[in-house]
Amino acid sequence: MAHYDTLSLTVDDDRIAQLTLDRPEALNALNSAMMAEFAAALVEATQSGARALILTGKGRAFAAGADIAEMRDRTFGSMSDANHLALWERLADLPIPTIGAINGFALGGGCEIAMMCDILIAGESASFGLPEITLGIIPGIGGTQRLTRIVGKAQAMDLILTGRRIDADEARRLGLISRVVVDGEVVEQAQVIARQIAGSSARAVRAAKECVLRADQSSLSEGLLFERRWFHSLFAFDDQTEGMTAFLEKRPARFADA
Ligand SMILES: CCC/C=C/C(=O)SCCNC(=O)CCNC(=O)[C@H](O)C(C)(C)COP(=O)([O-])OP(=O)([O-])OC[C@H]1O[C@@H](n2cnc3c(N)ncnc32)[C@H](O)[C@@H]1OP(=O)([O-])[O-]
Repeated sequence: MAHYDTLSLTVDDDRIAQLTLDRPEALNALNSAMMAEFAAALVEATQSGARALILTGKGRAFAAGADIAEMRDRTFGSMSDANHLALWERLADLPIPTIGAINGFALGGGCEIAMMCDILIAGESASFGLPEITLGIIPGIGGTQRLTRIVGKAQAMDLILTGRRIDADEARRLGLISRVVVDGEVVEQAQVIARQIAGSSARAVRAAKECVLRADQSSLSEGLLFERRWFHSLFAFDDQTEGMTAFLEKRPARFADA
């Protein structure tokens, strides 16, 4: 693995990649160096053949937002000329499943990155929020769009216009995250989920991910057709025969690429 200054990347023998944001002295605030390294690490993780990626933060935060010290003196020109922030979106485009393991604060850009993950689990004392409004700005990496799709207009307006923070239980009730686990076990639980995914048929996992994402981006009829076509396609591969034969023979499936 390459060396990174603002994060670390590991890929274990089960082909689970773990990307850890690593600026704990600034609560993993997202700066330009981290954004560039983040994009490079996603490429490296994908090229390593990883089957799932866990994203977490070192210390007492997942990420407390974009780096305010770095952002303060930016201008419209320096932001828009370089299409600043676009690289973060690469997380949402990753072909393998991504699991956000949220420890502590997930605020501003940190919350926005969390919402790009496919599965989100959080420790009991994690907190979420989009406080950008208190700084005279708004979310810039999908926060208004993703939050509104997840929780609906009224809740999204409440959270974005007040910038208030919510705890893990409220985040689960609203649908932002799927599981709340004991603090200190977040990464371990994410690894359990990742290993389960890595043991499944890679093609079926990819098909399922694409279909779920399509539900957000298409009409119901287009989504249904897309799902049906993917379903048909999976019968072209050995994984389907193996999965069904294993069930009938009462043994665990051995998928070729797992
Ligand atoms: C990307 C697209 C658009 C997104 C925009 C945004 O995300 S806007 C941002 C939206 N996010 C926010 O508005 C949240 C801003 N953060 C907070 O409100 C508080 O830090 C806290 C409530 C998370 C924790 O309070 P606490 O009393 O427990 O801890 P503490 O406050 O003592 O922090 C420890 C150290 O970390 C530092 N640091 C922390 N965050 C940032 C940051 N974003 N930046 C830079 N530095 C940051 C903090 O300065 C301090 O450094 P020092 O002085 O030791 O050199």
